[in-house]
Amino acid sequence: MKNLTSVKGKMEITKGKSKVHVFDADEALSDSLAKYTAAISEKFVRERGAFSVVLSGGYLIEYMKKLVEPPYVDSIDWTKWHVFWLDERVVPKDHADSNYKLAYDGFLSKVPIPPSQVYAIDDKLSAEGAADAYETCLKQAVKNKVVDLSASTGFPKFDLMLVGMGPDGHVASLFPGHPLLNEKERWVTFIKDSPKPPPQRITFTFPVINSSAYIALVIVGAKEAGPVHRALGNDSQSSDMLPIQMVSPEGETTWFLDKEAGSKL
Ligand SMILES: O=C1O[C@H](COP(=O)(O)O)[C@@H](O)[C@H](O)[C@H]1O
Repeated sequence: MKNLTSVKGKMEITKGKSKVHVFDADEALSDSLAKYTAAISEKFVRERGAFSVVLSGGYLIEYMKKLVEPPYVDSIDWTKWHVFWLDERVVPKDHADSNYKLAYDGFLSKVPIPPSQVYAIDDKLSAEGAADAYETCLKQAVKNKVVDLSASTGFPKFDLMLVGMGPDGHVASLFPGHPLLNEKERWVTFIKDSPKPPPQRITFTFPVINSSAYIALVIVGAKEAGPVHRALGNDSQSSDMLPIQMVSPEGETTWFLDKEAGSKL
């Protein structure tokens, strides 16, 4: 591991294009994530008059809590935010498993993002139908210049993706060993046999994830330490790469880890 620095309550590591922050306290992690998100929002609003941001489900939303508190909540131009989902469960929007509901309850209901700029899936459709409809929605967002298009990959280039990880090393609804890891054409696809319930989901594909300008990986918990260590070690040659190891964007990756998730670094 290269370039290790340590300040009170936080360790910082630089590895290639990646910055890794390991926090002793959840409050510090949440505050740092809010500061980082606010700075990237400010940059894109200034440069292109819009900010396209992608949310995951899981514990990410809990760690976004400082963003809806002063000083960040008052400094961000929420009217320029366009919110998308990295993956979504094929359930009604008011269902306990819905990533939309999780984000609405913990984040969206607390900030003045115009509802027309919140791009939830159509929960009346099948998994196939919802993936097709969400891909069409992304194509329209690219056409309207809400989302950039990567000149090098031809896939949408989101300004920021906020990405969580499960203890098995999955990101989005892309699970270890699943054929969807190799999808190279689609922007959005579907899964009907998710090993983590609920089984039916839609998900962004790796070409879209890896076209992002910025990715924040927000990972907490002792069970996550093994996959984090594999991803940040020198294991990129093994044939059974974990999904987290396949996150390799055009832009910058910043890791926000708690001390348990970073315990093997
Ligand atoms: O099922 C999902 O899992 C991952 C990780 O979730 P967590 O509960 O371990 O934080 C999440 O990022 C994804 O959006 C979600 O659908």
